[in-house]
Amino acid sequence: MHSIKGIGASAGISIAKAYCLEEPALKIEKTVIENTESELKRFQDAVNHSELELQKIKEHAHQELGADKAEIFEAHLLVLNDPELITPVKEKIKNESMNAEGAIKEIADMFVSMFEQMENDYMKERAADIRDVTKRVIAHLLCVSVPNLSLVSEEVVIVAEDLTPSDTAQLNRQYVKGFTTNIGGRTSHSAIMARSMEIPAVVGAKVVTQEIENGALIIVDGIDGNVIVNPSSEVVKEYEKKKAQFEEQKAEWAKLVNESTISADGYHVELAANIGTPDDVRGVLENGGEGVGLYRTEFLYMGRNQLPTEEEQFEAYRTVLERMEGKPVVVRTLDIGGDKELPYLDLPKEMNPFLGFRALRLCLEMQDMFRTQLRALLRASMYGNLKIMFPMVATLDEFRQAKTILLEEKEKLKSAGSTISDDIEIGIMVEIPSTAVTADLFAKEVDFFSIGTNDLIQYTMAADRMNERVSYLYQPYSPAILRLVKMVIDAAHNEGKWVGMCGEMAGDEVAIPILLGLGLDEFSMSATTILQARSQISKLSRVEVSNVIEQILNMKSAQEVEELIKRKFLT
Ligand SMILES: C=C(OP(=O)(O)O)C(=O)O
Ligand SMILES: [Mg+2]
Repeated sequence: MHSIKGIGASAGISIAKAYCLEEPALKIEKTVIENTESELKRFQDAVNHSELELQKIKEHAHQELGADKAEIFEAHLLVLNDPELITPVKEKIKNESMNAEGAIKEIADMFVSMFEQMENDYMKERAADIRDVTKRVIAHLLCVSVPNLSLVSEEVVIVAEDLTPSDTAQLNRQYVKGFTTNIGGRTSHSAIMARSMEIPAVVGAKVVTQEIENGALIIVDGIDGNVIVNPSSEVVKEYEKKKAQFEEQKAEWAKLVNESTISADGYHVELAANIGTPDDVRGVLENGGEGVGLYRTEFLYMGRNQLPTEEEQFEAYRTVLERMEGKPVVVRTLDIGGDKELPYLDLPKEMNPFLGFRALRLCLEMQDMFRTQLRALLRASMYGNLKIMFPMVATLDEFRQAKTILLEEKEKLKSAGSTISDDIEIGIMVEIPSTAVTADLFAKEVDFFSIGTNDLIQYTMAADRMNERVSYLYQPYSPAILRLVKMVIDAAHNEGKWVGMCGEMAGDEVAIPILLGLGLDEFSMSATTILQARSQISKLSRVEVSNVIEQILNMKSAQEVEELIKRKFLT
């Protein structure tokens, strides 16, 4: 027996035999061909064949996983028919007499490495889509069959290098009890699919394909991110118990879906969700979200060749507002730059993109683009409870400029006869230390704050949020961060304003008691964490936590804070 550490991507325990998914051996040789016409036809046949297969997988995904997950395959079909991918392949065949498999591999590799270099999860997923689609076409060109997981007919745990979206969509929940992969992270496609299918999964476990043999008994512990190979009967018993406890806990959380979030001593807070697309609203409602605390609008602008039109944006905002049926929806204006690039804006490369021309800074200069987004938002305001939030605000003057532009667009729309809500709250993200320490000044002018700890921590500790080597400095429980959070909450409350948090910290079980004790009004997190957080808060007494806040703020390290919280408030 031995265990392999990975990343828990979907909570739960599964115990079953390993099914090692063999990657099809695609040996690609680049050759010179003589008859380019017949090679072009061979390529087109492989594309057509792949299209038929993808249509079938899409239907299966639609039945098993619902319409929004099936959309991944709509995206794959678009990739398959994308002239930006297909035309250069045909040109290579025609102009360089290259064989079809060589040509598609070369073009796909170029796109994949371009997208993967972008420090951005969304673009990395686009790279995964291209890899998945081209692998299928190449398999057809080489007459190699792509494994079909829908044929699994006994209870197994899948062990694979990685699971592509098409692999996961073919999984049959009746038999596939869990999976583990060498690569991937919490936000990779396979991880997202596992969570929505409620299949326990451990990803990024590096060596599972080398160390696990087909048919071996394994335990996938998606709660703690462990894979246990050939467990003894005692260990199996231990995990069966852990599994039963988890199921019990889940059933308890599920009861809270229509409840409001109230602490043991009767204090109410709001639990909202972070979303990236209108489709994400379904998950928010299924998990009992009381609102959307952060709608990251940049996804509307990414993975395309030009800016989205006002109409396209209006449709997206309206859809979210309507689907949320009057619950609050905080829409953040474009937060591009840093790790999120828009190639079509053609901005010059910067030495320090995280400290550079990004988010509101860029919007205040590229005003046409900004005004288009604001108009779309204002027009959508009649369809629900809209709140508008500006990202990366560093000075009061930036906030005032942005607000002036918003009010100008509102007046213009009104004079042109549009009806715009008069109750739109206008707030800011607090994610730059200068804004946190002068929150008292901002609080007089904004309607609300939402603390963006993902950036606030990186800017306060001067530690890149994506750099593994300095990740030890990325300390949400550091007294430095907690003091800033307290300053922001107190400043807002002194002016009678509400304050939320939409960084990852808001859903962190160690941070939750502290934030409750500090008086945070709204916690915005990934939808799947909401019920767990609601259950946790219902057992906490706000007064009890607030009694130790003074002590916490004077501790010498993040570790001391964590230990105290675990000892006193986590069971
Ligand atoms: C929520 C935040 O925004 P993003 O992660 O999109 O930068 C943050 O900075 O905390
Ligand atoms: Mg941010």
